[in-house]
Amino acid sequence: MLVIRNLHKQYPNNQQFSLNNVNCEIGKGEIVSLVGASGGGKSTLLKLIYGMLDADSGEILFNDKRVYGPSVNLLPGAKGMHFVQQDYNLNPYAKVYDNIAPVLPNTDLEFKKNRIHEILELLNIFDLKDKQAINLSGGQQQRVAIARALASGPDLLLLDEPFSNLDVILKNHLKRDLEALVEKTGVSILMVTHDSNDALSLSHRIIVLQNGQVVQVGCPKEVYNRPKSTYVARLFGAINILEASAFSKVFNREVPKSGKLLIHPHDIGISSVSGIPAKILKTEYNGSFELIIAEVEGLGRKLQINYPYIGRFKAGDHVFISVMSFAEVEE
Ligand SMILES: Nc1ncnc2c1ncn2[C@@H]1O[C@H](COP(=O)(O)OP(=O)(O)OP(=O)(O)O)[C@@H](O)[C@H]1O
Repeated sequence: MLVIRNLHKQYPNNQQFSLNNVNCEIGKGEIVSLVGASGGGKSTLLKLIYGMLDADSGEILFNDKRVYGPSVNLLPGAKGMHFVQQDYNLNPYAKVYDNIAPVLPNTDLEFKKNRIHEILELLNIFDLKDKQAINLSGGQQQRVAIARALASGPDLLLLDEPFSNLDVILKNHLKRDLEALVEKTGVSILMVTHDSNDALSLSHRIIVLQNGQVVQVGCPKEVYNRPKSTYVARLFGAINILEASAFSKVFNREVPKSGKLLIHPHDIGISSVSGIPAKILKTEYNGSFELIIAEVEGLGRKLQINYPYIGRFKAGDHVFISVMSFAEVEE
């Protein structure tokens, strides 16, 4: 459905950044997240896919047809592709209903009305249908923009930070709705997100961009458990990166002699009876777990540990720790 081959893009007025040899594919009914540090090129890639920018070289194929930038196609957006940008691009003075209506044909007005109502219900904004967009909150405007994109029954939705303005309850609601929609209609979604939890919980695959290059593509478990580099690992929350040599010495475990090891905070256990001696420096309440910062002699780094039993240990306690699992990771 979407195929990107050897895509290059450099902004004429910016020699520091270039999108470099990007290759990827998105299949029907796939949810793919595009993640990476700020300035990595995520929005640039979405704009190229939507035909808002000209690529320097390479090609984008959508449903087997080439997508061109503004030098060929003045109006961006191939048929069947919708882009919900961060500014939502709504008509502020038009009612919610009238912001959505133009994307549907007027050939069957009854169908059109029912379709808009269905989408408004789906996104929990039916009650807002007669309000002007300008009088809505950021989160409500975001849902109107998504509703408009969904109304025409697209094959591919490009979403730039789709949950950024939603509270946790609405976000979870919309995530479940998007999943159901993908299952029901076979629409594909490519979304940019800064929230690693959203990328891990919603995506079938994750594409990681670093300085304009795709550095890893994989399913959420793969990217989380076997990140290609410390850059990728750090995108998915607090982690411990240790020198393999120090770890091997302190924990008496067989690991490669050099290089780095990744240990997730939930892969470290704490006990008051057995393990490697450690001192707790700090505890931080996090709701379902406590983040414990501990020091182990000879390790060269403090450890971050997610501990499920709130309040059992406190700063200053001498405990024992054990590492359940770790992975080699490149710098
Ligand atoms: N129109 C432009 N002209 C010149 N440089 C640009 C332009 N738009 C973006 N850039 C630069 O290109 C690089 C990639 O920007 P882009 O917006 O694609 O990154 P991003 O990964 O989406 O970042 P963020 O997560 O902060 O939104 C950045 O260095 C940015 O400053």
